[in-house]
Amino acid sequence: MTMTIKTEKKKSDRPQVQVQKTPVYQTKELNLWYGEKHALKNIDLDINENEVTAIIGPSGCGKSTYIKTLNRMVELVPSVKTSGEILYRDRNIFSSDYQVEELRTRVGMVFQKPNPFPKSIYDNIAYGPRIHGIKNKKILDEIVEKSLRGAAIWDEVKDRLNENAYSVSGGQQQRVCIARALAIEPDVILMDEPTSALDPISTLKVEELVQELKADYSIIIVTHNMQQAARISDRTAFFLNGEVIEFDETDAIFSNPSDKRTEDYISGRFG
Ligand SMILES: Nc1ncnc2c1ncn2[C@@H]1O[C@H](COP(=O)(O)OP(=O)(O)OP(=O)(O)O)[C@@H](O)[C@H]1O
Repeated sequence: MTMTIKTEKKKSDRPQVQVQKTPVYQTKELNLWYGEKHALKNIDLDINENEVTAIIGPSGCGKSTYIKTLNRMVELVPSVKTSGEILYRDRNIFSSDYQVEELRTRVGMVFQKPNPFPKSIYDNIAYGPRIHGIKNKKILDEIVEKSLRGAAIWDEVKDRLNENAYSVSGGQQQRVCIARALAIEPDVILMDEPTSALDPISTLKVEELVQELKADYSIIIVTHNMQQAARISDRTAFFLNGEVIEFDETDAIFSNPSDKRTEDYISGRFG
């Protein structure tokens, strides 16, 4: 549900209309340890639906750990401990009765390096729907086409659906992986540096795609590329040493950061 409220802004006497967004994730006092290593410290972040949220910060500050916590993938590391809460659509994903499988069907993930399965393009996309019990060829054909169109790659691969996904370029493979994520009709897409292995033209295509996808999905993207965060995100969180130093609208973070450490990082003084 999206609610419209009227607020008074300091710079003008005229009332400004602001849209209050619905959070898809609410992170409350999240702490995470890998053994003794305290990797996330008291994280409080709300992620809004139908927005692109960028996570920036220097190497080792906890960006990947944070987004892998959102789909509980981080639990695959045996020594991990957490405290605090992450609410996904108002339910705590850490509570003992929460079904992690449900989360995995609602939250898709795209990784740094394109990682298609060593199967045909068609079978990559049909994989998730088949696991969910869809066997009808006509329905699978429709899902494959819709997902590849959604990932802006249909025209490039429609005559190559039976070829191995590794036979297309790296940039195309990444969009096939995005299509694979779309095929399960997720609510949220997590992206961990999805363009860092891509050339500039493929990067631009993925950036344009992210902009289009936010109409239907909520997107959280980890990026080392600050221009990318500035170009494509609505909100940006700056992480440093496992803490969120600043979280705000992207324009504010890049034009008028309130913390000196954010300013130093975005102006390239460290990291
Ligand atoms: N499996 C693990 N076991 C122990 N420590 C880990 C593990 N994974 C990450 N860490 C540590 O946790 C901290 C946060 O790592 P994380 O990968 O989340 O950082 P990051 O901001 O994504 O870094 P990068 O930008 O280099 O990918 C780092 O100090 C890292 O060394």
